[in-house]
Amino acid sequence: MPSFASLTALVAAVGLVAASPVSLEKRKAFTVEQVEKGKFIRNGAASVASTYLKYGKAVPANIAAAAAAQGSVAASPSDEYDSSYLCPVDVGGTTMELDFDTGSADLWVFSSLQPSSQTAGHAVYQASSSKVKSGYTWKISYGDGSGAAGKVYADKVVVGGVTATSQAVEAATSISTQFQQDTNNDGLLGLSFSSINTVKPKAQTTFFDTVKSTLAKPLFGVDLKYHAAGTYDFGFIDTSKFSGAVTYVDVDSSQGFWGFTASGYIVGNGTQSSTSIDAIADTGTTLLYIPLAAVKAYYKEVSGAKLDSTQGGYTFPCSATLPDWTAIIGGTKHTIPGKYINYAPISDGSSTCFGGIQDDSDIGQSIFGDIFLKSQYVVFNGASTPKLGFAQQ
Ligand SMILES: O=C(c1ccc(-c2ccco2)nc1O)N(Cc1ccccn1)C1CC1
Repeated sequence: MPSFASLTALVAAVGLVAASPVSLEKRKAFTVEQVEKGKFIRNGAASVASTYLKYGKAVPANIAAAAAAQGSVAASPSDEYDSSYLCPVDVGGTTMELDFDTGSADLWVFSSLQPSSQTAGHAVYQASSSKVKSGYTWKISYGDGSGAAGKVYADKVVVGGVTATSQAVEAATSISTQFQQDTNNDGLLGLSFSSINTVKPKAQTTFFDTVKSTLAKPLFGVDLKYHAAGTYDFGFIDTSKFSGAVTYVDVDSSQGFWGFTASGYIVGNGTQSSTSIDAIADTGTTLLYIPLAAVKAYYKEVSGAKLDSTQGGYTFPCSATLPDWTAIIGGTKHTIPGKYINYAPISDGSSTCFGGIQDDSDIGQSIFGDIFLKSQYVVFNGASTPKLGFAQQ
Protein backbone atom coordinates (compact mmCIF):
# COMPACT_ATOMS: atom_id res chain seq x y z
CA MET A 1 0.00 0.00 0.00
CA PRO A 2 1.76 3.27 -1.10
CA SER A 3 2.50 5.75 1.68
CA PHE A 4 0.26 8.78 2.12
CA ALA A 5 3.15 11.02 0.99
CA SER A 6 3.71 9.07 -2.23
CA LEU A 7 -0.02 9.15 -3.02
CA THR A 8 -0.04 12.92 -2.54
CA ALA A 9 3.02 13.23 -4.78
CA LEU A 10 1.38 11.04 -7.40
CA VAL A 11 -1.79 13.15 -7.34
CA ALA A 12 0.27 16.31 -7.70
CA ALA A 13 2.39 14.74 -10.45
CA VAL A 14 -0.54 13.78 -12.66
CA GLY A 15 -2.14 17.18 -12.13
CA LEU A 16 -5.38 15.89 -10.65
CA VAL A 17 -7.16 18.39 -8.45
CA ALA A 18 -5.35 17.97 -5.13
CA ALA A 19 -8.02 16.82 -2.68
CA SER A 20 -7.45 17.83 0.94
CA PRO A 21 -5.48 15.15 2.78
CA VAL A 22 -8.51 14.18 4.82
CA SER A 23 -10.68 13.68 1.72
CA LEU A 24 -7.81 11.76 0.06
CA GLU A 25 -7.60 9.56 3.18
CA LYS A 26 -11.38 9.02 2.95
CA ARG A 27 -11.25 8.09 -0.72
CA LYS A 28 -10.35 4.44 -0.82
CA ALA A 29 -9.45 4.74 -4.52
CA PHE A 30 -9.21 7.34 -7.29
CA THR A 31 -8.86 7.15 -11.03
CA VAL A 32 -5.88 8.35 -12.98
CA GLU A 33 -7.01 8.16 -16.59
CA GLN A 34 -4.30 6.58 -18.65
CA VAL A 35 -4.05 7.09 -22.40
CA GLU A 36 -1.90 5.02 -24.70
CA LYS A 37 1.58 6.49 -25.26
CA GLY A 38 1.53 8.83 -28.25
CA LYS A 39 -2.26 8.98 -28.25
CA PHE A 40 -2.68 11.85 -25.84
CA ILE A 41 -5.67 14.11 -26.41
CA ARG A 42 -4.61 17.30 -28.10
CA ASN A 43 -7.62 19.51 -27.64
CA GLY A 44 -9.99 20.45 -24.84
CA ALA A 45 -13.19 19.73 -26.72
CA ALA A 46 -11.87 16.26 -27.56
CA SER A 47 -11.10 15.75 -23.86
CA VAL A 48 -14.57 16.88 -22.81
CA ALA A 49 -16.15 14.76 -25.54
CA SER A 50 -14.26 11.70 -24.33
CA THR A 51 -15.50 12.28 -20.78
CA TYR A 52 -19.13 12.45 -21.95
CA LEU A 53 -18.59 9.20 -23.83
CA LYS A 54 -16.82 7.62 -20.86
CA TYR A 55 -19.93 8.08 -18.76
CA GLY A 56 -22.27 7.02 -21.54
CA LYS A 57 -23.60 10.49 -22.17
CA ALA A 58 -24.37 11.99 -25.63
CA VAL A 59 -21.76 14.53 -26.70
CA PRO A 60 -23.41 17.94 -27.25
CA ALA A 61 -23.22 18.97 -30.91
CA ASN A 62 -21.09 22.05 -30.24
CA ILE A 63 -18.51 19.97 -28.38
CA ALA A 64 -18.53 17.20 -30.97
CA ALA A 65 -18.02 19.76 -33.71
CA ALA A 66 -15.02 21.32 -32.00
CA ALA A 67 -13.58 18.01 -30.88
CA ALA A 68 -12.38 16.63 -34.17
CA ALA A 69 -12.13 19.01 -37.06
CA GLN A 70 -12.99 18.03 -40.61
CA GLY A 71 -14.09 19.86 -43.68
CA SER A 72 -14.20 20.02 -47.47
CA VAL A 73 -13.29 22.71 -49.96
CA ALA A 74 -14.10 22.86 -53.69
CA ALA A 75 -11.28 22.46 -56.21
CA SER A 76 -12.21 24.17 -59.47
CA PRO A 77 -10.29 23.95 -62.78
CA SER A 78 -8.36 27.18 -63.45
CA ASP A 79 -9.16 26.90 -67.20
CA GLU A 80 -10.96 24.67 -69.73
CA TYR A 81 -7.96 22.29 -69.85
CA ASP A 82 -7.66 21.58 -66.09
CA SER A 83 -4.19 23.21 -66.15
CA SER A 84 -4.51 23.56 -62.38
CA TYR A 85 -7.21 23.50 -59.71
CA LEU A 86 -7.96 26.41 -57.40
CA CYS A 87 -9.55 26.36 -53.93
CA PRO A 88 -11.00 29.30 -51.94
CA VAL A 89 -9.05 29.89 -48.71
CA ASP A 90 -9.59 32.53 -45.98
CA VAL A 91 -6.13 33.98 -45.39
CA GLY A 92 -6.24 36.53 -42.55
CA GLY A 93 -9.78 37.52 -43.51
CA THR A 94 -9.24 37.72 -47.28
CA THR A 95 -10.64 34.96 -49.51
CA MET A 96 -7.92 33.88 -51.94
CA GLU A 97 -7.99 31.27 -54.75
CA LEU A 98 -4.99 29.00 -54.07
CA ASP A 99 -3.41 26.12 -56.00
CA PHE A 100 -3.23 23.18 -53.54
CA ASP A 101 0.10 21.51 -54.30
CA THR A 102 1.09 18.14 -52.85
CA GLY A 103 4.48 18.68 -54.58
CA SER A 104 5.59 21.61 -52.43
CA ALA A 105 5.44 22.75 -48.81
CA ASP A 106 5.04 26.54 -48.87
CA LEU A 107 1.80 28.47 -48.41
CA TRP A 108 2.56 31.64 -50.33
CA VAL A 109 0.22 34.39 -51.51
CA PHE A 110 0.08 37.50 -53.63
CA SER A 111 0.51 40.38 -51.18
CA SER A 112 0.49 44.12 -50.54
CA LEU A 113 4.32 43.91 -50.50
CA GLN A 114 4.41 43.53 -54.30
CA PRO A 115 4.27 46.35 -56.84
CA SER A 116 0.60 46.91 -57.73
CA SER A 117 1.47 46.16 -61.38
CA GLN A 118 1.97 42.52 -60.34
CA THR A 119 -1.24 42.14 -58.30
CA ALA A 120 -3.85 43.64 -60.66
CA GLY A 121 -6.80 41.20 -60.92
CA HIS A 122 -5.68 39.18 -57.90
CA ALA A 123 -6.87 38.89 -54.32
CA VAL A 124 -4.08 40.34 -52.17
CA TYR A 125 -2.98 39.44 -48.64
CA GLN A 126 -2.68 42.59 -46.53
CA ALA A 127 0.73 42.18 -44.89
CA SER A 128 0.53 43.92 -41.52
CA SER A 129 3.61 44.54 -39.40
CA SER A 130 1.81 43.36 -36.27
CA LYS A 131 1.77 39.82 -37.74
CA VAL A 132 5.22 39.75 -39.31
CA LYS A 133 7.71 37.02 -38.32
CA SER A 134 10.65 39.36 -38.09
CA GLY A 135 13.79 38.22 -39.97
CA TYR A 136 12.01 35.34 -41.73
CA THR A 137 12.17 34.99 -45.53
CA TRP A 138 11.26 32.42 -48.16
CA LYS A 139 12.21 31.68 -51.77
CA ILE A 140 11.02 28.78 -53.93
CA SER A 141 11.68 27.60 -57.47
CA TYR A 142 9.51 25.04 -59.26
CA GLY A 143 10.34 22.46 -61.86
CA ASP A 144 8.81 24.48 -64.67
CA GLY A 145 11.22 27.34 -63.95
CA SER A 146 8.65 29.47 -62.13
CA GLY A 147 9.26 30.82 -58.65
CA ALA A 148 8.53 33.42 -55.96
CA ALA A 149 10.05 34.93 -52.81
CA GLY A 150 9.07 37.16 -49.90
CA LYS A 151 8.50 37.64 -46.17
CA VAL A 152 6.65 35.59 -43.56
CA TYR A 153 3.60 36.38 -41.39
CA ALA A 154 1.63 34.42 -38.79
CA ASP A 155 -2.10 34.58 -39.41
CA LYS A 156 -5.39 32.68 -39.31
CA VAL A 157 -6.02 30.42 -42.30
CA VAL A 158 -9.34 28.62 -42.83
CA VAL A 159 -9.84 25.84 -45.40
CA GLY A 160 -13.31 24.28 -45.68
CA GLY A 161 -14.08 25.27 -42.09
CA VAL A 162 -10.84 23.82 -40.71
CA THR A 163 -8.89 26.59 -38.94
CA ALA A 164 -5.16 27.05 -38.42
CA THR A 165 -5.10 29.86 -35.87
CA SER A 166 -1.45 30.78 -36.46
CA GLN A 167 -0.27 29.52 -39.86
CA ALA A 168 2.93 30.70 -41.56
CA VAL A 169 1.68 32.84 -44.44
CA GLU A 170 4.43 33.54 -46.97
CA ALA A 171 3.69 36.95 -48.48
CA ALA A 172 5.28 37.51 -51.90
CA THR A 173 7.55 40.46 -52.59
CA SER A 174 8.49 39.10 -56.04
CA ILE A 175 7.02 36.45 -58.37
CA SER A 176 8.11 35.04 -61.75
CA THR A 177 6.42 36.03 -65.00
CA GLN A 178 4.52 32.70 -65.15
CA PHE A 179 2.69 33.62 -61.94
CA GLN A 180 2.20 37.23 -63.05
CA GLN A 181 0.46 35.96 -66.19
CA ASP A 182 -1.83 33.50 -64.36
CA THR A 183 -4.52 35.92 -63.21
CA ASN A 184 -6.70 33.19 -61.68
CA ASN A 185 -4.16 32.06 -59.13
CA ASP A 186 -3.58 34.04 -55.91
CA GLY A 187 -0.88 31.70 -54.58
CA LEU A 188 -0.06 28.14 -53.56
CA LEU A 189 -0.95 26.02 -50.54
CA GLY A 190 1.70 23.33 -50.16
CA LEU A 191 0.64 19.86 -49.02
CA SER A 192 3.91 17.93 -49.33
CA PHE A 193 6.00 17.17 -46.24
CA SER A 194 7.09 20.22 -44.23
CA SER A 195 10.73 19.08 -44.50
CA ILE A 196 11.01 20.94 -47.84
CA ASN A 197 9.44 24.21 -46.68
CA THR A 198 11.77 27.00 -47.83
CA VAL A 199 11.33 29.48 -44.94
CA LYS A 200 14.57 30.64 -43.31
CA PRO A 201 15.94 30.73 -40.62
CA LYS A 202 13.40 28.07 -39.51
CA ALA A 203 11.25 25.90 -41.78
CA GLN A 204 7.48 26.25 -41.16
CA THR A 205 4.73 23.64 -41.22
CA THR A 206 2.27 23.22 -44.06
CA PHE A 207 -1.39 23.97 -43.37
CA PHE A 208 -2.04 20.22 -43.15
CA ASP A 209 0.78 19.66 -40.66
CA THR A 210 -0.39 22.69 -38.64
CA VAL A 211 -3.97 21.36 -38.22
CA LYS A 212 -3.26 17.60 -38.41
CA SER A 213 -3.55 16.99 -34.65
CA THR A 214 -7.00 18.61 -34.58
CA LEU A 215 -8.39 16.54 -37.46
CA ALA A 216 -10.71 13.57 -36.87
CA LYS A 217 -8.16 11.55 -38.89
CA PRO A 218 -4.63 12.70 -39.85
CA LEU A 219 -5.34 12.65 -43.58
CA PHE A 220 -6.81 14.48 -46.55
CA GLY A 221 -8.69 13.04 -49.52
CA VAL A 222 -8.30 14.50 -53.01
CA ASP A 223 -11.10 14.24 -55.55
CA LEU A 224 -9.98 16.18 -58.64
CA LYS A 225 -12.31 15.85 -61.62
CA TYR A 226 -12.13 15.98 -65.41
CA HIS A 227 -13.34 19.40 -66.61
CA ALA A 228 -15.39 19.84 -63.42
CA ALA A 229 -15.02 20.97 -59.82
CA GLY A 230 -13.94 18.38 -57.26
CA THR A 231 -12.96 18.62 -53.60
CA TYR A 232 -10.23 18.34 -51.00
CA ASP A 233 -11.55 16.58 -47.86
CA PHE A 234 -9.59 17.25 -44.65
CA GLY A 235 -9.83 14.81 -41.72
CA PHE A 236 -12.07 12.25 -43.39
CA ILE A 237 -12.48 9.97 -46.39
CA ASP A 238 -15.66 10.62 -48.40
CA THR A 239 -16.61 7.12 -49.52
CA SER A 240 -19.44 8.55 -51.67
CA LYS A 241 -16.82 9.90 -54.08
CA PHE A 242 -15.45 6.60 -55.35
CA SER A 243 -16.39 3.02 -56.09
CA GLY A 244 -14.63 -0.07 -54.82
CA ALA A 245 -11.82 -0.27 -52.30
CA VAL A 246 -8.97 2.13 -51.57
CA THR A 247 -5.61 0.44 -52.30
CA TYR A 248 -2.90 1.68 -49.93
CA VAL A 249 0.84 1.73 -50.66
CA ASP A 250 3.94 2.77 -48.71
CA VAL A 251 5.20 6.35 -48.99
CA ASP A 252 8.83 7.42 -49.42
CA SER A 253 8.89 10.93 -47.91
CA SER A 254 12.71 11.15 -47.87
CA GLN A 255 12.70 13.89 -50.55
CA GLY A 256 9.76 15.71 -48.95
CA PHE A 257 7.29 14.41 -51.53
CA TRP A 258 4.46 11.83 -51.46
CA GLY A 259 6.64 9.23 -53.18
CA PHE A 260 5.39 5.75 -54.12
CA THR A 261 6.11 2.92 -56.56
CA ALA A 262 3.84 1.62 -59.29
CA SER A 263 4.72 -1.92 -60.34
CA GLY A 264 3.67 -1.67 -63.98
CA TYR A 265 1.32 -0.28 -66.61
CA ILE A 266 -1.09 -1.26 -69.37
CA VAL A 267 -1.76 0.66 -72.60
CA GLY A 268 -5.41 0.34 -73.64
CA ASN A 269 -6.47 -3.32 -73.43
CA GLY A 270 -2.95 -4.56 -74.09
CA THR A 271 -0.61 -6.73 -72.09
CA GLN A 272 0.71 -5.60 -68.71
CA SER A 273 4.27 -4.27 -68.62
CA SER A 274 5.78 -5.14 -65.25
CA THR A 275 8.30 -2.42 -64.53
CA SER A 276 8.78 -0.38 -61.36
CA ILE A 277 7.90 3.28 -61.68
CA ASP A 278 9.10 5.44 -58.77
CA ALA A 279 6.80 8.44 -58.73
CA ILE A 280 5.35 11.22 -56.64
CA ALA A 281 1.68 12.18 -56.35
CA ASP A 282 1.71 15.87 -57.24
CA THR A 283 -1.56 17.82 -57.50
CA GLY A 284 0.47 20.90 -58.49
CA THR A 285 1.75 19.29 -61.71
CA THR A 286 -0.68 19.25 -64.63
CA LEU A 287 0.49 16.25 -66.61
CA LEU A 288 1.63 12.64 -66.11
CA TYR A 289 5.41 12.26 -66.51
CA ILE A 290 6.64 8.64 -66.86
CA PRO A 291 9.73 6.83 -68.23
CA LEU A 292 10.39 7.28 -71.96
CA ALA A 293 9.88 3.59 -72.76
CA ALA A 294 6.35 3.75 -71.33
CA VAL A 295 5.65 7.01 -73.17
CA LYS A 296 6.72 5.50 -76.49
CA ALA A 297 4.61 2.39 -75.85
CA TYR A 298 1.58 4.62 -75.34
CA TYR A 299 1.93 6.90 -78.37
CA LYS A 300 2.72 3.91 -80.61
CA GLU A 301 -1.04 3.27 -80.32
CA VAL A 302 -2.04 6.82 -81.32
CA SER A 303 -2.28 7.59 -85.06
CA GLY A 304 -0.33 10.71 -85.98
CA ALA A 305 1.39 11.01 -82.61
CA LYS A 306 4.95 12.33 -82.65
CA LEU A 307 7.60 13.83 -80.41
CA ASP A 308 7.61 17.51 -81.40
CA SER A 309 10.75 19.18 -80.03
CA THR A 310 9.34 22.59 -80.95
CA GLN A 311 6.37 21.96 -78.68
CA GLY A 312 8.51 20.26 -76.03
CA GLY A 313 6.71 16.94 -76.01
CA TYR A 314 4.42 14.44 -77.73
CA THR A 315 1.57 15.81 -79.82
CA PHE A 316 -1.18 14.19 -81.92
CA PRO A 317 -4.18 15.22 -84.05
CA CYS A 318 -6.93 16.53 -81.70
CA SER A 319 -9.30 14.08 -83.46
CA ALA A 320 -7.20 11.06 -82.46
CA THR A 321 -8.80 8.21 -80.49
CA LEU A 322 -6.73 7.83 -77.34
CA PRO A 323 -6.32 4.50 -75.50
CA ASP A 324 -6.79 4.33 -71.73
CA TRP A 325 -3.68 4.12 -69.56
CA THR A 326 -3.60 1.92 -66.47
CA ALA A 327 -1.10 2.00 -63.61
CA ILE A 328 -0.68 -1.07 -61.42
CA ILE A 329 -0.46 0.27 -57.85
CA GLY A 330 -0.49 -2.04 -54.84
CA GLY A 331 -1.39 -4.89 -57.17
CA THR A 332 -4.58 -3.22 -58.41
CA LYS A 333 -5.47 -1.43 -61.65
CA HIS A 334 -5.98 2.34 -61.70
CA THR A 335 -7.11 3.58 -65.11
CA ILE A 336 -7.08 6.96 -66.84
CA PRO A 337 -9.81 7.11 -69.51
CA GLY A 338 -8.24 7.91 -72.90
CA LYS A 339 -10.05 11.24 -73.32
CA TYR A 340 -8.33 12.58 -70.17
CA ILE A 341 -4.99 12.20 -72.01
CA ASN A 342 -5.86 14.90 -74.54
CA TYR A 343 -4.55 17.87 -72.56
CA ALA A 344 -5.09 20.86 -74.88
CA PRO A 345 -4.52 22.24 -78.39
CA ILE A 346 -0.89 23.35 -78.76
CA SER A 347 -2.25 26.86 -79.44
CA ASP A 348 -5.76 28.30 -79.40
CA GLY A 349 -7.71 26.91 -82.36
CA SER A 350 -5.01 24.44 -83.43
CA SER A 351 -6.05 20.92 -84.54
CA THR A 352 -2.86 19.55 -83.03
CA CYS A 353 -3.12 18.63 -79.37
CA PHE A 354 -0.53 18.22 -76.61
CA GLY A 355 -0.41 14.88 -74.84
CA GLY A 356 -1.23 14.43 -71.17
CA ILE A 357 1.48 11.74 -70.92
CA GLN A 358 5.04 12.99 -71.33
CA ASP A 359 8.66 11.91 -70.74
CA ASP A 360 10.12 12.26 -67.24
CA SER A 361 13.78 12.09 -68.40
CA ASP A 362 14.55 15.76 -67.68
CA ILE A 363 12.90 15.62 -64.25
CA GLY A 364 14.74 12.77 -62.60
CA GLN A 365 11.57 11.10 -61.28
CA SER A 366 8.12 10.22 -62.49
CA ILE A 367 5.33 12.59 -61.55
CA PHE A 368 1.72 11.45 -61.31
CA GLY A 369 0.11 14.84 -61.82
CA ASP A 370 -3.49 15.87 -62.41
CA ILE A 371 -3.97 13.87 -65.64
CA PHE A 372 -3.69 10.73 -63.49
CA LEU A 373 -4.99 12.02 -60.15
CA LYS A 374 -8.33 13.15 -61.58
CA SER A 375 -9.15 9.50 -62.40
CA GLN A 376 -8.85 8.53 -58.72
CA TYR A 377 -9.90 9.45 -55.20
CA VAL A 378 -6.50 9.78 -53.51
CA VAL A 379 -5.99 9.49 -49.75
CA PHE A 380 -2.90 11.29 -48.42
CA ASN A 381 -2.57 9.70 -44.97
CA GLY A 382 -0.20 11.68 -42.74
CA ALA A 383 -0.07 9.19 -39.85
CA SER A 384 3.31 8.50 -38.24
CA THR A 385 3.89 6.01 -41.05
CA PRO A 386 2.45 7.90 -44.04
CA LYS A 387 0.45 6.03 -46.70
CA LEU A 388 -1.06 6.83 -50.07
CA GLY A 389 -4.43 5.36 -51.04
CA PHE A 390 -5.89 5.16 -54.55
CA ALA A 391 -9.50 4.37 -55.45
CA GLN A 392 -10.94 4.45 -58.99
CA GLN A 393 -13.51 7.27 -59.29
O1 LIG B 1 7.62 21.87 -59.48
C1 LIG B 1 8.00 21.09 -58.65
C2 LIG B 1 8.64 21.50 -57.40
C3 LIG B 1 7.92 21.72 -56.26
C4 LIG B 1 8.58 22.16 -55.13
C5 LIG B 1 9.94 22.35 -55.20
C6 LIG B 1 10.63 22.82 -54.03
C7 LIG B 1 11.90 23.32 -53.97
C8 LIG B 1 12.10 23.63 -52.65
C9 LIG B 1 10.93 23.29 -51.97
O2 LIG B 1 10.05 22.79 -52.82
N1 LIG B 1 10.66 22.12 -56.33
C10 LIG B 1 10.02 21.70 -57.41
O3 LIG B 1 10.67 21.44 -58.57
N2 LIG B 1 7.87 19.77 -58.85
C11 LIG B 1 7.22 19.27 -60.01
C12 LIG B 1 8.16 19.31 -61.20
C13 LIG B 1 9.52 19.19 -61.03
C14 LIG B 1 10.31 19.21 -62.20
C15 LIG B 1 9.69 19.38 -63.42
C16 LIG B 1 8.33 19.52 -63.46
N3 LIG B 1 7.59 19.50 -62.36
C17 LIG B 1 8.39 18.85 -57.85
C18 LIG B 1 7.36 18.04 -57.22
C19 LIG B 1 8.51 17.46 -58.10
